[in-house]
Amino acid sequence: STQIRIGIVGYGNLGRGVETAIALNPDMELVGVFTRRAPASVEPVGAATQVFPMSALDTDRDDIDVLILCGGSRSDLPEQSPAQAARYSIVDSYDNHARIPDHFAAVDAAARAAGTTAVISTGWDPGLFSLNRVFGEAILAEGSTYTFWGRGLSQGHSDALRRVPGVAAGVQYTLPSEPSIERIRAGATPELSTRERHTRECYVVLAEGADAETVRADIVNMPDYFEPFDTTVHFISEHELASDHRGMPHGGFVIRSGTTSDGTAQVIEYSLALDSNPEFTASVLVAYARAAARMNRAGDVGAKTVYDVAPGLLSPLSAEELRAGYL
Ligand SMILES: NC(=O)C1=CN([C@@H]2O[C@H](COP(=O)(O)OP(=O)(O)OC[C@H]3O[C@@H](n4cnc5c(N)ncnc54)[C@H](OP(=O)(O)O)[C@@H]3O)[C@@H](O)[C@H]2O)C=CC1
Ligand SMILES: N[C@@H](C[C@H]1CC(C(=O)O)=NO1)C(=O)O
Repeated sequence: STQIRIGIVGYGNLGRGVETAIALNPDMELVGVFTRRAPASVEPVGAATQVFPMSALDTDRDDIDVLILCGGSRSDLPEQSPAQAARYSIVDSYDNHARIPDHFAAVDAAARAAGTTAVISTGWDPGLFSLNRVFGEAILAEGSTYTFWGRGLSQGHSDALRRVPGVAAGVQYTLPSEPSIERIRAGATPELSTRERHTRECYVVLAEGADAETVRADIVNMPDYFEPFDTTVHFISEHELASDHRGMPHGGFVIRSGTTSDGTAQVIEYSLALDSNPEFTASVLVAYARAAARMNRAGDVGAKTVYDVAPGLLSPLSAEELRAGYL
């Protein structure tokens, strides 16, 4: 098959987004969804989408070029990414920034031993915003870089709070500090602590019999995800969650503000405005799955981040077509 054959591991917001994104890419073919739940309990969006148990991946299938891992970064991907990279080329969106080096090492060991290619921590942050932070600092050596997210729904933080014992369901919104953004847009380059850049608001449905104050403490003190931020937790009903918190919009921007000589100001800005965080992130994962398949065919194995992937490999066009039509 000349198409790139994709398996989706984990069928949540991101898994559904990947299923939809694959249908928009004619060079891609969806082999199926692989879930830890009973397949019969998982209702795919696409009528033709097949759902398999994880055990269907245990034999080294030769009908899958890349697995796109759509589990949660808090506790699924640390186990699933190294395990699957031992058999298949993979792409994941692992986004616990503090632990990306550890994740890279674990996946790299598995991928090198198996001769697979594993692009980790892609999406938009980490991912496209990471690339733009590096572009900004590589090009404007003198300057300041800022990243702002939201106001919007962080899937990583929403997944993380859903893993807390006593949480039946919930979502997390990230709010940027508007005063900080105004100062920066006015040309200031303030030193801002993590706490001064964003606050986090959680909306949680408490599980039957759980203690609200214990759940609140477990969330706000969660290392990496919530502890470094001023975080508030609101307890709401299942009905309120279903009616008031359905959308998953998000967005943000990376700005590099610097000078190339005295008084010569230069500003680079990259921004996203997303109706659907999962559908956008899924679209990034699908493009990086194309690159992973090509890199593996070329014998370029091991773990990769977005810094290691040539941008042209993301495009369905050939290098010649890109040279002729896009430079
Ligand atoms: N780098 C980036 O820019 C971004 C990264 N992300 C990452 O994507 C990750 C996944 O996000 P998201 O898809 O929203 O997480 P979900 O909570 O929707 O899904 C996570 C996993 O939970 C399981 N699951 C889903 N629905 C149910 C259910 N109803 N009952 C039981 N289990 C369920 C699925 O596994 P299974 O099918 O095996 O049960 C699924 O893979 C986030 O943790 C985040 O880290 C997200 C956005 C951007
Ligand atoms: N990884 C994030 C994508 C962006 C959003 C974000 C945040 O709101 O803290 N950080 O990075 C997500 O899971 O949505």
